[in-house]
Amino acid sequence: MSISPGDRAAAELAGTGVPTPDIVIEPDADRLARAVAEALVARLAAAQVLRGTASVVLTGGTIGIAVLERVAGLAAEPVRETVDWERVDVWWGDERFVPGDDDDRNEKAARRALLDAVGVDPARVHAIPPSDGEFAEPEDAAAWYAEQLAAAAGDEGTVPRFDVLLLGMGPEGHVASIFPDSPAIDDERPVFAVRDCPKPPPTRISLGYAAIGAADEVWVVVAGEGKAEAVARALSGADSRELPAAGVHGTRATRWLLDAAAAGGLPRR
Ligand SMILES: O=C1O[C@H](COP(=O)(O)O)[C@@H](O)[C@H](O)[C@H]1O
Repeated sequence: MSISPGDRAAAELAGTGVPTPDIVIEPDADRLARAVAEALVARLAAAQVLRGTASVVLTGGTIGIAVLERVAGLAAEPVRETVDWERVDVWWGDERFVPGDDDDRNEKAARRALLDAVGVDPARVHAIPPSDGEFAEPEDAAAWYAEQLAAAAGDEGTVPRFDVLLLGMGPEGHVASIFPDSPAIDDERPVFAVRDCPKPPPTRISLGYAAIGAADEVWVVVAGEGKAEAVARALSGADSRELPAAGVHGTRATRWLLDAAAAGGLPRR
C-alpha cells in the first residue's frame, strides 16, 4: 500500500485541529479492496489489544461491500493478524429504509459479505431498523438508533467511540446518505431520517456530520473513474454543501483510499 504523507503537519502548524487527509492510491479496485481490508483488520486488532474491544461503522456501496468480502477472505487465512469478531461493535453509517430482506439493505449486503462468516456477537451488531420492523416511519427508526448510540456512549456523549468509520462516495459527492444541497447537511443530530434522496431508494436513515466527525478515523473508500472529479474537488476544498464528502473528517485521521481511476483528477505528486 503506497501512503503519501499528506499535509498533516501543515494542518497542525496552521492550528486547524482537523487532521489533513492522508491519501492512499492503489492500482485498481481489487487491490484497493484488499489493501483497505488488511488495514481495517490491523486497526481493529490493534484496538482490541489496547482496549479489549473494537468498533467499526460500515458503509454500503460497491467498494464498501468488496472490502467486507476481502475482510472475510483474510479471516480465513490463518497466518493473518486476527480480529476477534465477537468483540467488535458493528454500526452503520447509513441504511436504506426498505424491508429487512430487500437487496437494497446495506445490512443485508454486509451480513452476506462478512458478518455471517465471522461469528459476530448479535448483541454487538447494531443494525438500523428496516421499514417492516418495529417502526413504520423512518423518523422513529432514526430516533431509536440515536438512543442506541447514546446508550453505547454512556457518559461520553451522543455517540460511542468508533475506531474506524468507513464511507463510500457517490459520483456527485454524497457520503452516507448526506446528499448535495439537502437538509441533511445542516442537520446537527447524530442520526436522522432522509427523504426524497436523489439516488434510490429515496427513504433512508443516515448518520450526520456530528456523528461522522466524532469517529477516531474516517476512511473514505472510492473506486472508479466516474468519481475522479468529485474526489479531486473534495480534496481541493470544495464547499461541503455542494459536495458533502468534502466535509468529513475523523478526530485522529481522515484517510482517502482510492484506486488509480478515482485518483485520476488529483494533481501528480
Ligand atoms: O447509496 C449509497 O451509496 C454510497 C456509494 O455507493 P457506490 O455503489 O457508488 O459505491 C454508499 O457509500 C452508501 O452507504 C450507500 O447507501
